[in-house]
Amino acid sequence: MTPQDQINDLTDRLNYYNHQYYQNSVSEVDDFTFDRLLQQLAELERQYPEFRRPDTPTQRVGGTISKEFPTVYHRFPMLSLGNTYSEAELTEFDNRVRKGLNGQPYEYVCELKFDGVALSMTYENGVLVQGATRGDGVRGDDITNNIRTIRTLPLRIGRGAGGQGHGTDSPNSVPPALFEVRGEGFLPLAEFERINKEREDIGEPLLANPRNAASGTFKQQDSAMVAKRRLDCYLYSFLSEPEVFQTHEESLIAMKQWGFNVSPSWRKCADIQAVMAYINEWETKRFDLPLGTDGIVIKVNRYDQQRELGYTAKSPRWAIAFKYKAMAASTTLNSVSYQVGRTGAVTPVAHLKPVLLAGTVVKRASLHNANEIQRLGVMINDTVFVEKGGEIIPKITGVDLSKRTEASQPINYPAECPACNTPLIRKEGEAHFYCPNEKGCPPQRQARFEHFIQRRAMNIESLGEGKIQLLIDRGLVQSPADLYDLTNANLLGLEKAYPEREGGPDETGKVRVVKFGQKTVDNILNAIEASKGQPFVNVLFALGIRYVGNTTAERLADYFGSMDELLNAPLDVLANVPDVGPRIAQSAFEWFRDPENREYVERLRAAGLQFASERKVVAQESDTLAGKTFLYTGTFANFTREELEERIAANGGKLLSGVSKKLNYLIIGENPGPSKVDKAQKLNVPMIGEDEFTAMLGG
Ligand SMILES: NC(=O)c1ccc[n+]([C@@H]2O[C@H](COP(=O)([O-])OP(=O)(O)OC[C@H]3O[C@@H](n4cnc5c(N)ncnc54)[C@H](O)[C@@H]3O)[C@@H](O)[C@H]2O)c1
Ligand SMILES: [Zn+2]
Repeated sequence: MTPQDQINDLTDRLNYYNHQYYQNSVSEVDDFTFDRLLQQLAELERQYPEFRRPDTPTQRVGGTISKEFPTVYHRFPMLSLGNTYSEAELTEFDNRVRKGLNGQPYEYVCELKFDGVALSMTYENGVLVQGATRGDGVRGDDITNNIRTIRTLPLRIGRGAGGQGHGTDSPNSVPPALFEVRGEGFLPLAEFERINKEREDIGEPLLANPRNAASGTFKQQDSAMVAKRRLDCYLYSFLSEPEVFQTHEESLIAMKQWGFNVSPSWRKCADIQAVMAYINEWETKRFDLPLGTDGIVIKVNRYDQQRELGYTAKSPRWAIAFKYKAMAASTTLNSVSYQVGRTGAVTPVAHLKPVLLAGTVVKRASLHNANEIQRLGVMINDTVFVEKGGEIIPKITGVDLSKRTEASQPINYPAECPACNTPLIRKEGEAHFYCPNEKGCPPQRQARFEHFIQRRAMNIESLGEGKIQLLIDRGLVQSPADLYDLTNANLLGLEKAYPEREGGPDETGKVRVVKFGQKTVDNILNAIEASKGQPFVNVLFALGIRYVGNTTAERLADYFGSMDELLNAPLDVLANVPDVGPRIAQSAFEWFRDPENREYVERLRAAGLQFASERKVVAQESDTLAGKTFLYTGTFANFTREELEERIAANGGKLLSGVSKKLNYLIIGENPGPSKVDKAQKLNVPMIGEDEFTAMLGG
């Protein structure tokens, strides 16, 4: 390849990766590879400037804006950061700073580099008025409604008199009337795990990593969906005109005082040695944090010095990111075991010779599915590389072929379910093999119970932690419906010792005793009785229909209102329910056609579970809105959402759950959801404001 071809090739590839990363929240290569290729391109462009393309990724911030959200222009450009993976380059950075500042003394502030999405928030008179993505650095997407779902982000901060109760003697005790704060929006690791557990539970593909999950979530159209994923944000920058601080340090302290979520992990460092110490200190400590981090950001502290050093087209010259290489270790793959989930999906788990990685002993790693095993070409007894990135469970990233010996044995992916010996099947277009023996396969049955008793379903959690297993083992329950036949006599005195599940039979010899005394039995029976009061939507979720998670259950319950309506719903009607696509519709349709499932449903009905949504009873005011359908979006000056819904119902109108041809009016509030507005425009649904709605009521 000629240098020009190389430049073209790298430019195209990197632009493609950027597109996937920023628009689709997908990493096609790891960050280290991406950064190395980018560096290669920069080097080639330096040697052959004549071949540099105008669309080169070396000169621009990688993201763009999208059509789905209104565009906003940033008051101050949102740039990227130069990055390095080596201490030598960090020293070069320090030399450039020293030179640039002509011998003035300077200090750094070090912060963790949080791995999420850059966000910019504008406050006017103490009120959050706008939240935006970085976009291409000049323009971003207005995602105010989504950003408002971040609970730690103040929607309003105290200004002036009394304020937040901090000292009034400081000149910065009151924030300016107009300012912008920037930070990193992220999905806490625990939340990421929770979402994935839920997705696994209903058979949805798992989210790849917390950063991409955060990025995808911030781009969702429906803020109610966004609110369900508890995003968070750490603030690390304050901007105003004129400036109110002299140093970055001051801004961090003041932001904290004003109620912003500033991570306490930052530190002022007198020189580059202190910076190195900070870097070394956090190299493993960062894994104890509740969120993913991928490095350290080093910033010159004084604002006047920052200005003096200035910017390149893409990043400030006064700051740099030091990125940690993913923590890797090599060890032996001892064996692979296969876990069967609730939906029958079989997941291979690698059992490793224990190895120390990022401060913890790693014995297990995720292998995802059969494709992954094939892609890695990994064999039993191979020496493998294990990495810990933004996820909690480490993963195998490669095989050290130089260490392969005759002892290496191919991994024979089982043809039959490891738990019940039913031949496994693979569904079209899916990476997992499944055990189709839904009803008889022990781990599937157990998981079905665990699904049924969870808080968001029937909330019988006093049966958790192995107690269910005991009931199943004793033959007391086969299906969750059997729970409703249990009596005191069945349960009292049950006892069994179990080997610790986590360690598995090949590891710890620990034993746990499950024992049912009178108090336990009372708790269980009371919780079973109380579960009969769980709302219909919980019952629907508890059924465990594939792909029907909480949100889908809500949509179905909203739309059909009762089990009977749903039981007999034709496929096309199901597919028309807002947010229920053909795949979910098909799954639900088939589920309700299965005679055994119908019998199960009937047993639950007989047990007295809630089979219809409780419609809130509102006193009828008039029938002015009779025969008309409504949907609203945004926030309103004179109504809360509940009040609006009540007014509609009380005056004979009907609330729909999504924009469709059946919708007569979309009521538009402040910050409406762009997708609803778009769809209403396409379908020619009339849009009315709050005042028009009030007028319709005759008020
Ligand atoms: N794997 C891929 O396919 C792929 C594709 C594109 C980009 N990337 C990765 O993304 C990087 C480029 O992204 P980028 O331009 O956002 O640069 P960056 O993520 O390396 O650095 C800039 C960003 O760091 C974030 N940040 C976190 N903590 C911060 C703090 N304390 N102070 C200031 N900023 C902080 C901000 O969001 C800021 O926008 C690449 O270097 C690569 O690692 C990967
Ligand atoms: Zn099975």
